[in-house]
Amino acid sequence: MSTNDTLIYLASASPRRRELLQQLGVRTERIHAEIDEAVLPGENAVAYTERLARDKAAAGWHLVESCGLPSRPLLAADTTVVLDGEIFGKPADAADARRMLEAFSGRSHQVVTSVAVREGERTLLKTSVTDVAFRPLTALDIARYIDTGEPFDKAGAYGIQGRAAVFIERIEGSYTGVVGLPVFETAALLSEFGLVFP
Ligand SMILES: Cc1cn([C@H]2C[C@H](O)[C@@H](COP(=O)(O)OP(=O)(O)OP(=O)(O)O)O2)c(=O)[nH]c1=O
Repeated sequence: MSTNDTLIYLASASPRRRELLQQLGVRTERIHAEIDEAVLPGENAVAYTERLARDKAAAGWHLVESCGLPSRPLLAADTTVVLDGEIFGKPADAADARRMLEAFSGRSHQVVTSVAVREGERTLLKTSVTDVAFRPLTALDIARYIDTGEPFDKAGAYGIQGRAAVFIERIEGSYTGVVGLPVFETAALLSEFGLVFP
């Protein structure tokens, strides 16, 4: 199956994920999958992110089956940020965004993205962990960045692909993983379901 004519289900509202799949030549049909995103007691960032990606894929697959849609691979993903063992999701408001960006200032944190691909009862999962080093941020840097509105739909209250790029000295790992879908791991997973890359 060449990716040129490949259609998969995408159980994600993230425009970044759709665009990164397009970059791989994969077309997507959006499936709405709502899940409970509460962190379980004692759950670490990787376990949490993997569970959410798997749950999103399961919820999406349930919808595919209950609507009688044709069988094809379904992809779901989850991204979280972790620093000193604390999991940072999307900021609740501007004060929460400020708290997160202050915590990242002048330090490195990790961005964890898990991708789950499911078809029928078969689910495969991969996780990428990337170190992101922020330069020290002033209160004015943070205030001006929050004013752009970029933080609010993003884990850790920033987008490396947007204006927060100027805060980031270096990364070690997967750039596309930080954006929300690590393309290397994603292609490897989809290959297991018969898609061919490039
Ligand atoms: C750290 C970082 C996160 N993000 C985004 C990726 C994800 O879309 C978002 C994390 O939220 P997620 O809950 O992983 O995803 P989502 O709510 O956007 O979409 P869905 O659950 O429907 O799949 O943060 C960036 O775009 N750039 C970044 O640099």
